[in-house]
Amino acid sequence: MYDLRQWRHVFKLDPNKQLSDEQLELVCESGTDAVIVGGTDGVTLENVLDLMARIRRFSVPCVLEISNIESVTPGFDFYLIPMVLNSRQTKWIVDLHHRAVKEFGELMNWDEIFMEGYCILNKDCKAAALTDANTELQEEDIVAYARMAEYMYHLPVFYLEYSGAYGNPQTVQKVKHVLRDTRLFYGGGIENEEQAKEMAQYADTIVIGNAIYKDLEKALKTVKAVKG
Ligand SMILES: CC(C)=CCC/C(C)=C/CC/C(C)=C/CC/C(C)=C/CC/C(C)=C/CC/C(C)=C/CC/C(C)=C/COP(=O)(O)OP(=O)(O)O
Ligand SMILES: O=P(O)(O)OC[C@@H](O)CO
Ligand SMILES: [Mg+2]
Repeated sequence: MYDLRQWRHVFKLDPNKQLSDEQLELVCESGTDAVIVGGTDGVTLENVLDLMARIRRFSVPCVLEISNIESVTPGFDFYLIPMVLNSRQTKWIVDLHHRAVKEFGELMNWDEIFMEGYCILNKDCKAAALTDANTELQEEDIVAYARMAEYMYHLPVFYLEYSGAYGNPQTVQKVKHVLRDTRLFYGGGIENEEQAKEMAQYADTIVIGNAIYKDLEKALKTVKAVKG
């Protein structure tokens, strides 16, 4: 599905992790709405190109979530660019973006680029450590970031990121309640149908990452749980 506003379920594949051709086929043909290529560490041009070429054998939309400028390549259906709203360092909010646009602005097709306002909530995940995210947030802080994402910055996506840990469904519900046009992505710790269903009650889109590598059979069942 080429309109991210319609996404209910996506798989996120990490170019730094291994999947056999058979496993990749099951992911791409699962009925998920899109496959995102992205990760925090070990993402290189080489492993991104390799994964993109392998996913391209299937008709599923293939999207790059940019984690570093060195691994950006043409050939994806579109590009997601994270900005970490709760980072303590401007580097992860605007500085890297400024540097990249200064260098590539002329080449960029803005119709295929979508910004994601990340709020990283699992203090133990790699993305939190890398971006020096302030994860000591009350619910009202998270809700304020969501409102900022929509009403101050007009971001297409607000991303509640619990990478590696299952988050609090009530928080997801509260955040959804204050959003209107901005889509709510939830990612973190979804491993089975029940969890997928629970988070998909509130989030517009659920993102499944690590479960693909942990127990693929269970991960694949999350598609049907959400999309029927
Ligand atoms: C040539 C061509 C086609 C050009 C296209 C033009 C284009 C799109 C140019 C890009 C311009 C631009 C503005 C780029 C942005 C530059 C950049 C590096 C921004 C910073 C992004 C950022 C904040 C990264 C921080 C890390 C992060 C939030 C990553 C997202 C993925 C994530 C959270 C993964 C979860 O962690 P995971 O790796 O899964 O953890 P485990 O391994 O433990 O599971
Ligand atoms: O890997 P998991 O914990 O499923 O999280 C998915 C995604 O939000 C990671 O960026
Ligand atoms: Mg991961």
